[in-house]
Amino acid sequence: MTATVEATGLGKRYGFRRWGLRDCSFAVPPGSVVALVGANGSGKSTLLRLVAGLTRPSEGVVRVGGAVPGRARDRIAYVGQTKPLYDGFTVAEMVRFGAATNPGFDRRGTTERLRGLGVPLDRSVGRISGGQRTQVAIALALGKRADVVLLDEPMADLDPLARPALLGELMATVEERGCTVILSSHVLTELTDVCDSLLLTNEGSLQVSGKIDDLVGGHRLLVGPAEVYAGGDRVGANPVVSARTTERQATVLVRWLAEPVDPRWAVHEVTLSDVVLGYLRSPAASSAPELVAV
Ligand SMILES: Nc1ncnc2c1ncn2[C@@H]1O[C@H](COP(=O)(O)OP(=O)(O)OP(=O)(O)O)[C@@H](O)[C@H]1O
Repeated sequence: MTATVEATGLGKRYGFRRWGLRDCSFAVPPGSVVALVGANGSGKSTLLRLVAGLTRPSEGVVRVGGAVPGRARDRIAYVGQTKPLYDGFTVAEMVRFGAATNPGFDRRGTTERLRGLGVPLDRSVGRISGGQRTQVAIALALGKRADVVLLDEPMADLDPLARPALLGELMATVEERGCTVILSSHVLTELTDVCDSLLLTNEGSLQVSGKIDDLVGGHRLLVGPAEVYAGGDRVGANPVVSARTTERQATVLVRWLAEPVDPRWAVHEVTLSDVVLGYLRSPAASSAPELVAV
């Protein structure tokens, strides 16, 4: 069975005043592969830890398959930025440990996967490389056969060949099991091919959420001579997300509603990177209401 991940008004406060995340609401349907992006310190890890049940919300609620994460532990696999491995165990012992502590664990598949990746099964975890530790942690998470897989910057220390291989593996896992994957990353280009949905955190808020196709199709870059844009929150009917101007030229990311009346604007389709960078530059900009539900 697969699970929806649903958050309503979710927030986490650290200490008395510092909010790591506030007022975060979204619903991720089963079988989604979600890219979680945002600047450093914007709340991505906090969000993943809340969904994983590793930290409790200070406000609001998150549910995985209708249950609070603490009651859905068997259904959730999480790999954080620090990998939860025992340095004194060999890789093979770590796999055995995973099998012993998780009902339904795919021991054979996990072992085969690590062997295929060239990870030395008989070496202690404390003596393998950082990238290999990541491979072990991810293999253990996938071996758990969880409904929801949460990966916090899984590709950060993987080499250029291992990164697409991991993404391919995630896609195959999703197709085979219909599980939901939420992965945070700073490398947007790698996410475009595998992720169908986006969550974007900015300064502790969820600024954008939606299907990537809708987000890309729902925005345009308008480029025109500098004098055609005097500032303002719309170009024609189109709400401005962010704008950059030089002495000669204005480049404006807009939510796309209609062709601008002024013919000096050239209209360009956008990439996911254009959309993400545009919102990151403008924390106050909101995405269209119709784009909010993932
Ligand atoms: N344990 C903690 N105690 C106090 N503040 C924290 C703690 N964890 C995170 N924060 C703060 O909460 C905010 C969000 O942090 P978080 O780690 O969720 O960001 P992030 O988007 O994952 O960042 P990065 O991309 O750098 O990993 C930051 O301001 C951070 O300093």
